[in-house]
Amino acid sequence: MSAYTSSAQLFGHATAQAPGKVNLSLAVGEPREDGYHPLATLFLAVSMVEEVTATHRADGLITVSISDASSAFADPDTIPLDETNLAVRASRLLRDHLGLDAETHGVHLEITKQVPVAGGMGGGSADAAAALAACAGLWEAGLSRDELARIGAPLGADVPFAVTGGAAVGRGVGDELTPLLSRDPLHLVLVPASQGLSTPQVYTTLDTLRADGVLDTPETAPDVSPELIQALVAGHAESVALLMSNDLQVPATTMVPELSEMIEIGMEEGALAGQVSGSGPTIMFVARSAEDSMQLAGRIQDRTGIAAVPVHGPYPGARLL
Ligand SMILES: C[C@](O)(CO)[C@H](O)COP(=O)(O)OP(=O)(O)OC[C@H]1O[C@@H](n2ccc(N)nc2=O)[C@H](O)[C@@H]1O
Ligand SMILES: Nc1ncnc2c1ncn2[C@@H]1O[C@H](COP(=O)(O)OP(=O)(O)OP(=O)(O)O)[C@@H](O)[C@H]1O
Repeated sequence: MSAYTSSAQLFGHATAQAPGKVNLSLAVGEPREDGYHPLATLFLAVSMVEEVTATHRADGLITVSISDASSAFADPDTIPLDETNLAVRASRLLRDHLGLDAETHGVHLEITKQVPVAGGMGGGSADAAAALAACAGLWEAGLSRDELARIGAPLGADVPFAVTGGAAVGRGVGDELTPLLSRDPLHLVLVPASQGLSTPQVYTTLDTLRADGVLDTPETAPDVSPELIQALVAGHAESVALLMSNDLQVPATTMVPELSEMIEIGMEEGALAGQVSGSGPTIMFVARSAEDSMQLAGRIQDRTGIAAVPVHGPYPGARLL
């Protein structure tokens, strides 16, 4: 063993964490030829995280398991445990990028999920981001956060933000990020649903509602309100609540009408605002403070029997523990 053998090599494992996200605003344009929609969004990473432990495998295989899945809402059994798993794909991409020998540089990935599956919070993207960080640690890649975000981008539009975390404006398909500083945390309550929603189907429903004239087709390119950015940066929850928006809200509530009822309930219980996160069905409510978020979560839970979770953001992006 050389004097320079690192702890990751010595112990053969590394653990990393990456956050789920909400979209405080999400403006969606007309679909491009590849089916993706141009968008402008205000991302906020929140204190609901995915953890991935990468353990060296000398046989070159990349395998995955999910532990403690009971804490993940929606059905964790729907997550593939084969080579299509986003964490597995992320590790393979990184191994190829580093030019490591695929015969000897295998890894087992153990995912501990908190973020709801197919919940509109980028849970799979966070798994990919945490896997990238854990494997970068295990293989001592010496890559910057920006490089990891670039390597992960082909895996999904939300992956770069799960790597960088914090708060950011996302453009392009959500992968062109402008990070923001913010003063005080925003406190939210998340209400996951028992069934996930398919992101492509929610985007397709938006297209249909626009084609049918139920929703207006935007005449200008999608953008993020500068006032909303200012409100977030200043930590002004009341103004964030007033200015929030999501073009996928109507499609998501058209597909699952109970979501509108849940938003009503949260508002009756004192939330400043409520809307679906990303493509839904997770609903986020804005609270006035940390204490208010805990009380609001308790009231929603008492009234509906559904576990409501107080969280805060911005939260750091993918990092080794
Ligand atoms: C809804 C959001 O979470 C908002 O941040 C994202 O736009 C979705 O990001 P994601 O789940 O990482 O998306 P991907 O896995 O890249 O794409 C899944 C599918 O969603 C649709 N999709 C996604 C992103 C985008 N800007 N336009 C789209 O139309 C496409 O049909 C795509 O095939
Ligand atoms: N490690 C993974 N964790 C979760 N889903 C995965 C994973 N690997 C592949 N998937 C697939 O990705 C799909 C989307 O899951 P995910 O939890 O990321 O949805 P989401 O949070 O709605 O995504 P987004 O908010 O980015 O649209 C799942 O239905 C699942 O089949």
